[in-house]
Amino acid sequence: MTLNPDIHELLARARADLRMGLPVILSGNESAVLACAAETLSRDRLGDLNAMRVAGADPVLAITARRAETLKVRAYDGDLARVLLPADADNAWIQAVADPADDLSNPMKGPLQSMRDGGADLHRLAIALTKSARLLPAALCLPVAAPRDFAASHGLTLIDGAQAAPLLDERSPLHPVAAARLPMAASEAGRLHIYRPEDGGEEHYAVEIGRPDRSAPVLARLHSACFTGDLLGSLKCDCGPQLRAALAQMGAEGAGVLLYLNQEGRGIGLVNKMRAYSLQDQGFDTVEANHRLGFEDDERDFRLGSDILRAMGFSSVRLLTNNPAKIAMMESTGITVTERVPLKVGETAHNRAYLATKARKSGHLL
Ligand SMILES: Nc1nc2c(ncn2[C@@H]2O[C@H](COP(=O)(O)OP(=O)(O)OP(=O)(O)O)[C@@H](O)[C@H]2O)c(=O)[nH]1
Ligand SMILES: [Zn+2]
Repeated sequence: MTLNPDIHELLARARADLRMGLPVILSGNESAVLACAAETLSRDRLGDLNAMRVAGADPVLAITARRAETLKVRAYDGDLARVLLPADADNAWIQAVADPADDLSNPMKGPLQSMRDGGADLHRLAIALTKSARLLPAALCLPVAAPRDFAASHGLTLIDGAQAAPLLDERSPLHPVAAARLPMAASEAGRLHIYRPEDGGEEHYAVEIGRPDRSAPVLARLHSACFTGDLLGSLKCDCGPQLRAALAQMGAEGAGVLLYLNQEGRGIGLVNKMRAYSLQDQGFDTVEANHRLGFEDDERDFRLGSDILRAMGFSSVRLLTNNPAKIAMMESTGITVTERVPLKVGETAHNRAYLATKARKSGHLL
């Protein structure tokens, strides 16, 4: 019997550590690195790390190939680049490489050199952890010897890279934790169910309207959280009107299920979405802004939508969406989409270009 945390719990702990600015230790077969999220690395901690550095153990800043493209850095590792730190690199240098906010006003960050030799698996893991912590996808990585002793003596979380890597593409099982009746404007016969993942991550919600027949296709929507659109009535996107129209249609039909998935900003989190909006104010479109930050166009994992539908007893849907990726995911995870129900509401002068970009670059159906 042991009370030791398993790899899932260690990964959850590592995410929390990185968000606080604490380093984590990632160990591989032949090497190990100390990894810090670029975004939360404090001046003091960088000073401590520099003081601890041993000769030959040079730090690198791991960034995604998307960010590297903007910075004109060679990504020798395919999906990422390990940027070498100049001798005088300080916090401002690290922030400027990680964060595109000042790219236009301060374009000369380089020329930046990236590492070609050695493995990048641990750096890839570090970036994946910063992404899942909803931080900028950039990590300062410093080689360490004797990782187990190092982690123990500094009280740091130690992650075994070989155990962690296959889990990064997995999603944590979700369990229903509470549900209650919720009369709503769209329907008095509403019920809100909360699902909680095992890994300490964000909860997701299912709004059930009426008592949909489990043996027939249910009118369903996978709605990704959009604080600005859903709550503030932002005119930059169509989320708020889509949310209300979907609920209204379910109310009118007397049955349906709306999954409210906490995947703010297409999975990059609200902080990064606001960074993307700020880049959009500089003239970049929604896809370019994600790429300059180092993200893919869409970082969501829609499969958790089918996990919840299945847990609720549904196996086929009439899906309210304009996004073919949602339909493809449903089909690939064994939920039949018998019909796509278009959801075209909320076009404004402010979001016309955004919707056109989604149609042109992300394949959204018009
Ligand atoms: N990164 C980023 N996310 C955005 C932006 N505008 C809106 N979002 C997010 O995009 C998501 C919108 O998701 P959905 O409503 O599921 O829309 P969709 O993928 O277009 O699919 P359908 O509405 O089903 O057609 C929400 O998570 C928003 O927060 C943006 O400019 N950048
Ligand atoms: Zn929105």
